[in-house]
Amino acid sequence: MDIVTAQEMYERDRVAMEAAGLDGKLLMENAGRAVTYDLLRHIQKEHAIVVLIGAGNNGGDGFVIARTLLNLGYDVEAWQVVPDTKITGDAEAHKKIFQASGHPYRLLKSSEDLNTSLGCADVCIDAMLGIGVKGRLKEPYAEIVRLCNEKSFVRLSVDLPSGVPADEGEEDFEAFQAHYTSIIDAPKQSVFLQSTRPYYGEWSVVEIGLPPQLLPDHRRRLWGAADVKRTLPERDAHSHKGSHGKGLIIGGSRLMPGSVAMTARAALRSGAGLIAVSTDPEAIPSISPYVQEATFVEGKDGGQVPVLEGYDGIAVGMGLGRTSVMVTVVEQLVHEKETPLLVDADGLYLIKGFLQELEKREAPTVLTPHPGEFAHLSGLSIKEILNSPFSHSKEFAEKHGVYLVLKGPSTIITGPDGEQRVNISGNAGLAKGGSGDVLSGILLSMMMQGEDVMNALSNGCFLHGSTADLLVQDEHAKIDLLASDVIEGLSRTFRTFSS
Ligand SMILES: NC(=O)C1=CN([C@@H]2O[C@H](COP(=O)(O)OP(=O)(O)OC[C@H]3O[C@@H](n4cnc5c(N)ncnc54)[C@H](O)[C@@H]3O)[C@@H](O)[C@H]2O)[C@H](O)CC1
Ligand SMILES: [K+]
Repeated sequence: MDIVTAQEMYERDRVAMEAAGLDGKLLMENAGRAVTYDLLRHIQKEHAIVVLIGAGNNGGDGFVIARTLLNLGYDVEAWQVVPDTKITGDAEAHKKIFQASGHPYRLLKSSEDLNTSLGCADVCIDAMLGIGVKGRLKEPYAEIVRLCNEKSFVRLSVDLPSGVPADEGEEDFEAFQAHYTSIIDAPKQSVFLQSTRPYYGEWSVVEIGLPPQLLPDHRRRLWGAADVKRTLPERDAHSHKGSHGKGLIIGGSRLMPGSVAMTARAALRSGAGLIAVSTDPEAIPSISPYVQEATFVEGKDGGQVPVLEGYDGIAVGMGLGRTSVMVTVVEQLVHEKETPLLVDADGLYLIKGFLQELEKREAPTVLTPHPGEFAHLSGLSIKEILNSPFSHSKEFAEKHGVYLVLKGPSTIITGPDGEQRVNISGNAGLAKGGSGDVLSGILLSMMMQGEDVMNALSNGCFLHGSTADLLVQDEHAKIDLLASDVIEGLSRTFRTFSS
């Protein structure tokens, strides 16, 4: 499913109308009807419904929605919150159809009248502003949104909650707080930002007849279950342990043995053929009982850096510590150009000094920072990153020729060519120590079992989050879920998503 900016959405409309001969009024009818049938899940027959209609085509959708609900026998009051002069184009055409269908509408004269009506409503459908919003809400929208947000009725938004910007990068806004949003054709970037995501409430996407094969490829998409099932590698019945990748994991220390142990176990549980661990010898006695299938390797000539050749993937960083000795380890890994390399946790702090070397590596380099680690790597503030995660990720990945997994409630996976995918599986149960170590193990394993790195990373993130989702559905609550539970839960997830 594509993720779009407002501009890209307008472009999709234009292409659909020019190339497929669809016209705006038809698209508005399709959108209004599709949204109506999507919203019916949240509306009871006896509910008193208010539809708030704004000045643009989002308002036009509102006229179609109000008409459709009235045709279905629902109790609807349609409120046009702007003067008639503001209703133009396709929206005006649908207002005429609404009126010609014999339906009345209320014209906002004072907020008191509207407030009385809102006071009697069970459901409020917000068709005031969509992707055309610019800047903070002007009156009367700001006042109306404040009135709605303090009411106890069900708040349903059309395309996006009024006031929420469609694109990343806007931080000054106020918006309608929807319980549920019916998104038209494609989710906008603001669905995936920490600042704007809460205003959508639950959401789903309705199809309105735009021909996917004619639409431009924005190279930014949501990665879902169907994509995983389509791309998860099959295990060949005649395969042997060598055919599913031999991985090396460098990390752990005497005081932090657990993280590298979880990475190793997660990698094996995700199908890696062989895993070798290079760690502080004093940590081995506490790692080995937890992951008996792993072997251990010592540094070359008794030093810290193990032999790096002969592996299908290397992961470094978890529990590594940030001593100068470890800088040498990371430096040698950067210069070993042939093996796919995943860098996480402490490794991300140590690799900062070698960023300009990364694009010279022939094999893929994968960095897996959370926003704080990305701030350190990029020199951006966490606030800047959270405000514009798509563009900052893309700029960094293209500049350094790396794959970047920017972790969060919506994890953005970016390739060195700028392609982006978003994973939204997972839940707050993952916001605990060790989750990142487990993810690194899964990603290393996926990278070694398939040719396409973007698929490997996208599937790994999806499986990690989905395992947490499956676990909190029945066996656990978010509060008690441990990273190690996710490792043990992977087998159920693989059974669910492997064809
Ligand atoms: N294929 C599709 O996606 C379709 C989408 N539809 C709907 O159309 C809207 C986008 O319509 P547009 O007219 O471009 O913009 P809006 O409806 O969001 O309204 C713009 C309107 O609002 C005024 N405005 C802008 N900023 C502010 C502000 N800060 N305060 C107050 N007023 C503001 C501006 O002056 C304009 O008058 C999309 O979201 C879908 O809902 C089509 O219906 C079908 C196809
Ligand atoms: K809206």
